[in-house]
Amino acid sequence: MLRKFFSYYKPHKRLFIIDFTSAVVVAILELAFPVAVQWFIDQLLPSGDWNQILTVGALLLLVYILSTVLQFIVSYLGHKLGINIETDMREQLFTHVQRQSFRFFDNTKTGHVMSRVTNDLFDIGELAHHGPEDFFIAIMTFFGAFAIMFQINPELAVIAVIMVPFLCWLVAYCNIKMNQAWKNMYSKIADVNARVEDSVSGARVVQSFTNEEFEINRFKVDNGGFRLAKLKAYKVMAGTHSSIYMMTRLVTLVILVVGAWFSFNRNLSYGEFVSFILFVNVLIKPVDKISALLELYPKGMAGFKRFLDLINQEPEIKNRPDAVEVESLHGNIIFDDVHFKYDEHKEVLQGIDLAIRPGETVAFVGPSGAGKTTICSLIPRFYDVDKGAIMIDGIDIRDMTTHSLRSQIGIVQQDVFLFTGTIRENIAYGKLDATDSEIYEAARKAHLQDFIASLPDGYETQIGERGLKLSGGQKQRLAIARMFLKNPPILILDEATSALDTETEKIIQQALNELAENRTTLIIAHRLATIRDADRVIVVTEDGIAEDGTYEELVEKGGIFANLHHIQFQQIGH
Ligand SMILES: Nc1ncnc2c1ncn2[C@@H]1O[C@H](COP(=O)(O)OP(=O)(O)OP(=O)(O)O)[C@@H](O)[C@H]1O
Repeated sequence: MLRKFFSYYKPHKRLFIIDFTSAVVVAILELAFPVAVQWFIDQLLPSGDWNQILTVGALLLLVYILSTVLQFIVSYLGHKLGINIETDMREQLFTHVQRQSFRFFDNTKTGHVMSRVTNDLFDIGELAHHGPEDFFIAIMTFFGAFAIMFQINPELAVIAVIMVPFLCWLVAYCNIKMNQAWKNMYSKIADVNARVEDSVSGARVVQSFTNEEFEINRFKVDNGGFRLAKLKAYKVMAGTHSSIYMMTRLVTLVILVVGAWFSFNRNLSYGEFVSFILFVNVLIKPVDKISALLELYPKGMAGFKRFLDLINQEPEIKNRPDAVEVESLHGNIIFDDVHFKYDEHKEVLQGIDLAIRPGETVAFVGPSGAGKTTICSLIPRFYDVDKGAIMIDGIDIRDMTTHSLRSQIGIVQQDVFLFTGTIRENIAYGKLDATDSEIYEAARKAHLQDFIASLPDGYETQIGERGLKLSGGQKQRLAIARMFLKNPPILILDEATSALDTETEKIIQQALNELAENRTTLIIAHRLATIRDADRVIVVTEDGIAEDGTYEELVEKGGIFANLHHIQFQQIGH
């Protein structure tokens, strides 16, 4: 896993080398400073040579400037490295998710993918930046400082180092406490987020039930919980900072007193004494860094593992190596003994045989859950059949590239999904490089032009999140316009279940009829009035295809369809 992690540094090798080298130089300068002070006090001060003192002062100033510039490089380029790696991973993840098959989305929670793309990658980016650099620098400064201290005065060096494990223990203990507190806080903020998301997206339901007070009270509970958790985290943080402060001061104090004793009795010069005090700080700093790493490492690595788990999931539907690019299919669709199941429990389709001629309009009817949508989902290869085959124009769809196959099929879903953006952008989704006149033509064919003309911003009107500002009928017509632009030879219409008013329905039906012209069209029908003009009606039940024929034939046959026909037309008073 570590090797895989480091492979993400490869494209940013140059950045890493500059950042790392700068960090090493900063660490060396940090080690050199106490030595310079010692020399300054012991050699330069007694000489009383002001020229030399000023020259050394100027030199030290240059060193400070260099160190400051390098610090900036380390901080900026280090973060740049982390962000670059994070961005690469995020792009890889998004691309990977885009290529996943329907089954992946059936089984994956949106919130989980969201948290992979945001939180996890943030932690990984932090680790990528701080991990190797801080670890190396901490080890280097710690042992470097100890080696120099040991050279100046071995006994005093050992006394200083003996106290470090206590400090490490304290830091580790505080870290555990802090982690618990932060974890608790994150879970509380997740509650608050979930509550806000629910109430905002469900605002219409809340208001229609006049449950605003109820929602506010529920929110108050979550918000209060978050406040307490955050307060606790800050209390732990304050405790941690002050105890670490106390402990480091204690180490300095011990060295101050023992060092004073050494300077009286054991020939420790004033310069060495001062440099020792300075070195204590250099020695302690890495402890802090390593402790921060101890927190960062498991978090980042756990995130990276979740990232790899996702990245390593192979898309279920893949192109065969010799898959062909198909163009302008005629739409001769054949199901040959098709078996399919979503999961092990139940086979949804058992041996479906079906032949649809090019240009035919076929309506699928039958009880809810019988498998009409499933049959239609297999044609664009959203799922692969378990047994049997589906052929279009004599070619097995698994021998076509999914991209070329799907570009030949248009689907108007029951629940139209629109993207946040303008009407123009949403229509153009059917053909990304569509010209203005193509877009206007599509809108006209979908009987949308009058509606668009009545809007102050026309085609540039924002339709709100998922098209919230549009009515059901307008959304449907927008989806139809999209399909006119895509212009596929095969069309799948999942008919809306919710009844539209008669006028709108008539307009939409007219648009759909025009759309279906000269295409092979499959309609998943719920209302029989809309399929009177279909060439064929296929009745799907849990046992497979039960009836197949023209509308009139099936009514005359007196079977399931005839029954459906009588029920529906009795209900609406025919
Ligand atoms: N993504 C899925 N994962 C698991 N099972 C599914 C999935 N989609 C549908 N099913 C199941 O497969 C069966 C057939 O569903 P399908 O949606 O094809 O029926 P339908 O005839 O189109 O129904 P409706 O008329 O209500 O839209 C049902 O039992 C359903 O619960």
